[in-house]
Amino acid sequence: MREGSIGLIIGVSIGVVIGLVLAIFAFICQRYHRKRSHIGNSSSRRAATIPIRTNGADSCTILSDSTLGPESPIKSGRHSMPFWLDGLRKSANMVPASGLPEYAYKDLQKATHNFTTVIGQGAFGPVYKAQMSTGETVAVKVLATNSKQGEKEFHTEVLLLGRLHHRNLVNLIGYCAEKGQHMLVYVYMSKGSLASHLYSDVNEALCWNLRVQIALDVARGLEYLHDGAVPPVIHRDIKSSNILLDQSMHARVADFGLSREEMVDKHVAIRGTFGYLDPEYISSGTFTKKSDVYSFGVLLFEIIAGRNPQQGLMEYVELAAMNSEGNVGWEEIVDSHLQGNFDVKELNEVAALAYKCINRDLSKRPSMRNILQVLTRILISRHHGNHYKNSLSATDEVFIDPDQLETMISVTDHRKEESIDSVAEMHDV
Ligand SMILES: Nc1ncnc2c1ncn2[C@@H]1O[C@H](COP(=O)(O)OP(=O)(O)OP(=O)(O)O)[C@@H](O)[C@H]1O
Repeated sequence: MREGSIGLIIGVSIGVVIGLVLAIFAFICQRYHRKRSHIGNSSSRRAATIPIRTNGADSCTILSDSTLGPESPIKSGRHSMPFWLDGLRKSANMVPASGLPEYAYKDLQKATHNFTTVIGQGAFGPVYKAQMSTGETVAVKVLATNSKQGEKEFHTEVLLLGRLHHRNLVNLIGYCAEKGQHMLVYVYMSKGSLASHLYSDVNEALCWNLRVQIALDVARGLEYLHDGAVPPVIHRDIKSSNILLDQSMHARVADFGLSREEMVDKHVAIRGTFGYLDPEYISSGTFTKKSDVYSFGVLLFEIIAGRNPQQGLMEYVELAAMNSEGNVGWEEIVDSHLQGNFDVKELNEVAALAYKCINRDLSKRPSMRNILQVLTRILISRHHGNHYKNSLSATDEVFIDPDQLETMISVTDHRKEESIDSVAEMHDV
């Protein structure tokens, strides 16, 4: 009898243990199945939100050659990773797949001669020139490891820029998240920043035609962010050091460190650069597309005057505008480096546009699309003479397709030799 009850107890215990093991196994299987279907859903959601330019004036969704080329080594096949390892990467705060290639640390280390080829220093860390083994040159921004803001920046930039491609943006072409380091890999802009051309004695002064062309390039990049990207993107830090120039002196908007997808009615801490900041944003705390327009207006005046907004540019502008209401008489603020070589009418048109951008009343500021149209019209006028201009000046809101403009006008004097390359670049990003 005693032996029988011992046997019964042992039997029941074994049964309970087996039952428990089976239950745990079933639970794990169920979680695994749920997780996999979640991954499937979220990746299809991601695909659905990739912006396809449908409503902007200047569309371009083609990936750059760099993105697709051999120097785009996807270091690890993340999607082929076992589920448990995938979970480990997530818990370690790794960057989610963004469609951009992940560069190997050792390749970037080699390409930058062990991180000795510094070309600049930004708020979030140094920038290096990297010569990849395939011959491709890229810029590598290494985020400071102790910067919390840099960490956040990294996640924002990879996710955001992985979806944004335009020939007037400094496109992100990859990233590296290894050995506790976060790096962003960008297209390399060999002629440096617009600021370095406006203020350095080393670089030759920019001629008037090139200044207007650069303004148009920047307007295109911003118009794409505001009206082409889905959802829209506000840059938040438009300034001359964030406008970079390529070998052919085409300008691209850089540094999306402060970019954010549009947030309606949400107040955030004051960000941006003194001198370019919209006074309305400072008083209300709300940053809108029109705040970018304000900064763009300041940038236009900076391009015209060759003066730093942090050193009294806007006071100078307000003085010049006092008697003319901003429409004429802007000759007095023009950069002396131009030595009088500019078209007065064109100057007044560009300055009048800039003055509208800095209007205290947000509703009176033009949109980036309006700005793009006005600059486009100015360039068309330049290349087709006054007769054409007069027929257009009847309306400010005439729509001109910038792609059509590309075929209508040749590039500016400085770029004439590169006009053939420019046509090829129209299809680049
Ligand atoms: N893609 C690039 N190609 C060539 N040079 C670059 C590139 N990106 C950055 N640089 C250089 O590195 C410098 C630092 O760039 P970064 O964007 O980190 O900071 P910043 O815009 O100058 O300053 P902040 O971070 O305060 O806005 C730039 O001024 C530029 O000279």
